[in-house]
Amino acid sequence: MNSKVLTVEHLNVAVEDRTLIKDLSFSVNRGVLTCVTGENGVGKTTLVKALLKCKRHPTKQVHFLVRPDQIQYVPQFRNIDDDYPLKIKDFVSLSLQNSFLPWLTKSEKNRIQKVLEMTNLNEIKNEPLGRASGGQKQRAYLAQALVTNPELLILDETTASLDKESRVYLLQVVVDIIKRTGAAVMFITHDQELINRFGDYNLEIADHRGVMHKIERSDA
Ligand SMILES: Nc1ncnc2c1ncn2[C@@H]1O[C@H](COP(=O)(O)OP(=O)(O)OP(=O)(O)O)[C@@H](O)[C@H]1O
Repeated sequence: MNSKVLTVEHLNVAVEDRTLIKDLSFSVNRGVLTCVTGENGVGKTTLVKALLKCKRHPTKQVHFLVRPDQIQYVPQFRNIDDDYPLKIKDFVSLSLQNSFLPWLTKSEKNRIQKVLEMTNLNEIKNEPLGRASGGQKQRAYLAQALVTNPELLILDETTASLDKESRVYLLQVVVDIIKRTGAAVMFITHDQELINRFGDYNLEIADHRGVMHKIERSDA
């Protein structure tokens, strides 16, 4: 199960000629939660953006071992206001809009239903997304990413705006998805409690360097 989905070797990450991270090497395995941590501004999001740029064009430094369409990124911020009218199930299905047919096939509908159940949104799937709570919205973003069956899921501070109970609940959903699907998850976070409780590996960025280490779990 622990086969690699991504290898990074001797990568430098920069913005506008300013080097944020030097000589970074790490790999990401299937079936585990890899946390990406570090102080504000060390370059976590910039790193992920640099990686995603290489998903269709591998370089010597960044090599994905999964297809570009098997990689999903859930960004830190979305503009979903209270009036956003789309039902949760329709929002989740937006990921499939690029498919060949203008309507959903039976297997796509089944897939959406399964993902709504995996993310515990089934009971509110007909509610407008704009009315959902912060935690429910985050689960809808997660569900939208999951519909395409990703092998690698990158979550950028998904839990940052949530209260403690919703943060723990969301991570429980993520860990359950990892167990069921064997996907690899990279999770950018500042939340030490979630890292200790749910993380398998921590890519810690500090002083322009990144070091990966295994996490000793405080709870499972
Ligand atoms: N497009 C850009 N142009 C110029 N500077 C940028 C750009 N994007 C990010 N930066 C700068 O690069 C640095 C790293 O930003 P980044 O968002 O990657 O950090 P981060 O570790 O994800 O921070 P946080 O934990 O606060 O989200 C910051 O100093 C930021 O201001």
